[in-house]
Amino acid sequence: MHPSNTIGQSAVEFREVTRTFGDSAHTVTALDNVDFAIPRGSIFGVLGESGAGKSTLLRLMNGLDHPTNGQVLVNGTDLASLARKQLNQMRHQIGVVFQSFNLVGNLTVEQNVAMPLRLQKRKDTAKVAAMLEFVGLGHRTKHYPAQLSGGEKQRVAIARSLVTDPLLLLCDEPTSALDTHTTGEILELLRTTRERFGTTIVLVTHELDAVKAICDQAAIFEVGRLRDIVAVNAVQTDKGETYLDHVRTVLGQ
Ligand SMILES: Nc1ncnc2c1ncn2[C@@H]1O[C@H](COP(=O)(O)OP(=O)(O)OP(=O)(O)O)[C@@H](O)[C@H]1O
Repeated sequence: MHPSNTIGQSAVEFREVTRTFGDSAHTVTALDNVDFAIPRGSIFGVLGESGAGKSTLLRLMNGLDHPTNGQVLVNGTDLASLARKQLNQMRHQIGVVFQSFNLVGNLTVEQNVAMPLRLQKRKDTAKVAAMLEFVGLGHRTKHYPAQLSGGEKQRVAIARSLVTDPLLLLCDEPTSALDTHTTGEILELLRTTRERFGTTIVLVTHELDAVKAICDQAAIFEVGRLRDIVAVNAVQTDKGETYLDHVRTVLGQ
């Protein structure tokens, strides 16, 4: 599946989004007039060096922050137009996976996975068990995070992010703390997640190999600007010195 980057049926749309910080004396432009769409059901990479605006982009997609100008639409809804309760409901449809796993140390694996349901005052033991089976940890339900490897912790975090059936899964450097073999396993799990549940996945990473392994497309950011959106695995045509050229080359553009 290699969807084109067209507006319409998009999981996420950035419409001329600018996000600045600071005051008139000293303004930092974290995102500068960014305009793109993430097709539903795609695995979409976001690449950029430190300071490119990746974290800001994720916070806008997650409704934790709003643009200074422009709109961020998730599933066709402008997040800034939502009242707090509606925004919370929308955020329940957005899963997040972090580099550092962010598990609760004094809760068991199954209690960690049940956490998003508890926050919605729901209980669904069968769903928790099914998600742990899905990530291959059906035999670790009573363990605590400290008893798990890094890859297992990330599997728990992925199960936790999926337990509420999110339409959108935001992954913030999900494999950066893992070795190469484990990275491959986690990327494979993300690919299976898309296949099984149709989840749109956004993969923010500095690891080009990760993008090449599972993404359909990748957006390349440089100091707040969207420089290009490349289709991954396209034929290599270019070589060069700059970061943008380097990304294009490794991804086969
Ligand atoms: N709350 C804030 N206040 C002031 N400046 C900010 C704030 N958040 C981000 N910035 C600035 O916006 C720019 C983009 O930051 P952002 O964290 O989005 O980049 P990034 O690509 O995620 O970087 P990294 O890979 O280092 O996390 C940077 O110059 C940063 O200093």
